[in-house]
Parts: sequence; structure tokens; C-alpha cells
Amino acid sequence: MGDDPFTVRVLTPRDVVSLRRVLASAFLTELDDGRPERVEHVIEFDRTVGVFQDDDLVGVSAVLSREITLPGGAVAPTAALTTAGVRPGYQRKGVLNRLVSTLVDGIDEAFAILWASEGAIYSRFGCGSLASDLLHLELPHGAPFHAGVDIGEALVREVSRAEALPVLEELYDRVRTSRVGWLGRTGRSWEFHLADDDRYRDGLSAFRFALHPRGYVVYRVRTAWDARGPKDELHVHELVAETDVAHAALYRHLLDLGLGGEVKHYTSADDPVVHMLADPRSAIRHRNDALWVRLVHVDRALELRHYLSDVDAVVEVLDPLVPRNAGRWHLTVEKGRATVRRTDAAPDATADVAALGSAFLGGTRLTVLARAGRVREHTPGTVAALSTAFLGDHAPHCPELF
Ligand SMILES: CC(=O)SCCNC(=O)CCNC(=O)[C@H](O)C(C)(C)COP(=O)(O)OP(=O)(O)OC[C@H]1O[C@@H](n2cnc3c(N)ncnc32)[C@H](O)[C@@H]1OP(=O)(O)O
Repeated sequence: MGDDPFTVRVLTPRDVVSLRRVLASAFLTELDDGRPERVEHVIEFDRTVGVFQDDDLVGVSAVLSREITLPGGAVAPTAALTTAGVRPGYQRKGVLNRLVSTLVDGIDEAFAILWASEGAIYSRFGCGSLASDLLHLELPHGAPFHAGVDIGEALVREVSRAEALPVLEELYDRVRTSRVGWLGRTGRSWEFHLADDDRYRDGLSAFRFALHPRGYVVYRVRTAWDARGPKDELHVHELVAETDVAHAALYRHLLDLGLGGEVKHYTSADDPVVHMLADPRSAIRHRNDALWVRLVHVDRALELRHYLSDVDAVVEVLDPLVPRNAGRWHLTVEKGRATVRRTDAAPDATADVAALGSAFLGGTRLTVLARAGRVREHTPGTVAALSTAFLGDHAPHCPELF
């Protein structure tokens, strides 16, 4: 211990300038001391940990207190892990290991979520990948819908940011409890989500806002022109609809905008728009991994969500980082609700905690994880039964980066 060059402590608002410096150097962005970083809208200093060498801050990582909608519509608190950054020169010396173990020890929420900057980092911490997916859609300008799609009569109006914001907050809050993976937002998380200074635009326009009585879309424009005319791209930041008609009308609005061009949207894996197109192949689709899930208190986490079918199984959990999770758990699901108790009984299946994280939101099937060697079956039929129970009735989707 005496030779450890690093000390770890919780940050305070007095550390904010050092925090900006670490983040700019770790994320290879320009340091602008005059302007706060977007993350400062949401940072909770008592949940932000720093690693110091002498008095120098060399690495940080933060937890945000958020809520998330789970399969079956339950809304649960979750620890959103973010802002992990280590200054070049101090990387690969165990700084992140220190940060993660300090944060995981302090997390009272049953599970944590994160977006990973690189796919190879977080499995070792027991985080399950592909807990939710994003579908990147590219839709051609003017792409027609098939005749059965109802876009209703209501107008979609382009409005100012000031007019839009209160409507967005109200609509989003009504819709989020029916969408697995959507996060609760406070005023501060809205400021983070819609931060719009030129550092966050990537050469695109400021946000534009279009309102329907039952939905909204926020998007940016990349302006382009060639000899045949306009080639603008519309980049959707968020499309929220309470009804199928509003969903169709908002897409129609974007697809038919004068001077508009291709519509690009990172949306849910099961966005019905693909099935609304007269020519479904006109949509170019790419899948990306989105949320990772870390079950921090495995028994409490598994009891939070609802399940699609009943099941009764003993699951042995492997979790070298969090010993309280490891061992055998008796999972009983009746009428969709689970109870999870310690047991000495022989296991019907063995899963590493990351595999359970991947399946937790209903996005990745346990049968697929078994084929990938992440889950082992001891009693025939158990994995298929668990796999069906863990599914949700729609694809999990997190519409925001944090
Ligand atoms: C949730 C988020 O905030 S995602 C954002 C992550 N941040 C970034 O991408 C910014 C740029 N990168 C960095 O700041 C740092 O390199 C970090 C935060 C990714 C890693 O921090 P480090 O202090 O270098 O990691 P540390 O040395 O503690 O390594 C921890 C483990 O992860 C592994 N690891 C670290 N970085 C990587 C990587 N880029 N790819 C694969 N494995 C990695 C190490 O080998 C080590 O594994 P081990 O314990 O099994 O030996």
C-alpha cells in the first residue's frame, strides 16, 4: 500500500477546473476553460470519484442518479456510470480499476447502466453488453408509406426552442414509462440532453423542434448542395410519440420537408417505421450496441422487473468482482413477478453476472448467450424457459447518451 502512487477521493465543486482538464485530455477534445462542460449540468459531486497523484487529478468517473423503465413498465432507480476518463500518460496503470471498484462499492441502486466508448473495456467489470441496441436508419427523402399508414389530420408545426421545451418535458414524461430503457429526466438532464452550443453540433445546424399534438421531433440539418439541387441530411436527435398516428405523422413531416434530404435516426431496434415504408428495402439499417447493464445487487435487481412467463429455477451466478452476488439463487416467477432467494440446491443453470446484465432489459436472449458459452445449462429446458421469461414485448431502447 505504501508504494501506491495514487489516492482516491470524492470530488467537490472546487475540483471543477481539474475535472474539465482531465476530461478534455482523456477524450481528446479542446479545453475551453471559459465554458463549462455539458456534463457539469448533471454531475453529482458526491458521486464523482477522482484518482490523484500527489495533488494532481489524473482520472475521474461519475455516477448519475437516474430512473429507467424496465420490462413490464416498472420504473426503477439506476446508477448511470459516466465520464470515466484518465489522462494520457496515466492510462493502463490501474486508474480505472480503482475508480470502478470505489464506485461499485458505493452503489445502492440494484443495477448500473453505461454507454461504453470501446467494446473491450467493461466486460471485465461484470457489465453485460447489448442490453439494448440502437438501429441506425437512413430513410430516403420522400420515401412513401404503404396505403394502410394513418398520419391523421393534425398539423406538425415547427416551433422555437422556447416554445418547444415545456411541451417536450411533459410529453416525454408521459411516454417514457411505456418504453423499456427510457430514462427519467430532471430539468438538469434536459439541459444536458439538449445542450446546443457549437461544440456539440458536429458541423450541423442548431436543434430544430417540430410539435404534433401527441408527439415531437428534435433534429439537426446538415446542409449540402450539388448540381442536381439540395442534398441536405436531417439528423434526428429524438422522436417521441404517444400514438402510432403521431409517430407516422412526425416521420412523414421529416421525409417530406422542402429542401430536406435523407433522414438519419438512431432509433429503437423495432421502430415500426421500417414496416410503414412502401419499399422497406429503401431504409438502410445498421445495428449498434447501446446500453450495458451491471447487476450490482443481483437478487434485488431481478425482483424489480416483470417477466413474460412463469419460471422456477436455481441459477448459479459467477461474479468475481462482487462476491455478495456470487452463488446459487432460487428464482421463482409467478404471474410475472419474481422472488429471488439464496439456496444450497443444485443449480439448473450457471450464468456469469454479465450475461444476466445483457438479458436484463429483455434485449438479448439467454438461449443465444448459452450458445455463446456465457450461460451453461444443467437441467434440460431451463435456459429456454428462462430465456422466454426474460423477454419483453418490445425491444429495449435508450434514446439518450449520458
Ligand atoms: C462509461 C464511460 O464513461 S465510457 C468512457 C471511457 N473513457 C474513454 O474512452 C476516454 C479515453 N480513455 C481513458 O480515459 C482510459 O483509457 C480508460 C478510462 C478507458 C481506461 O482507464 P485506465 O486507467 O487506462 O484503465 P486501467 O489501467 O485501470 O485498466 C483497467 C482494465 O481495463 C483494461 N483496459 C483499459 N483500457 C482498455 C481499452 N481501451 N481496451 C481494452 N481494455 C482496456 C486494462 O487492460 C485493465 O484490464 P485488467 O485489469 O484485466 O488488466
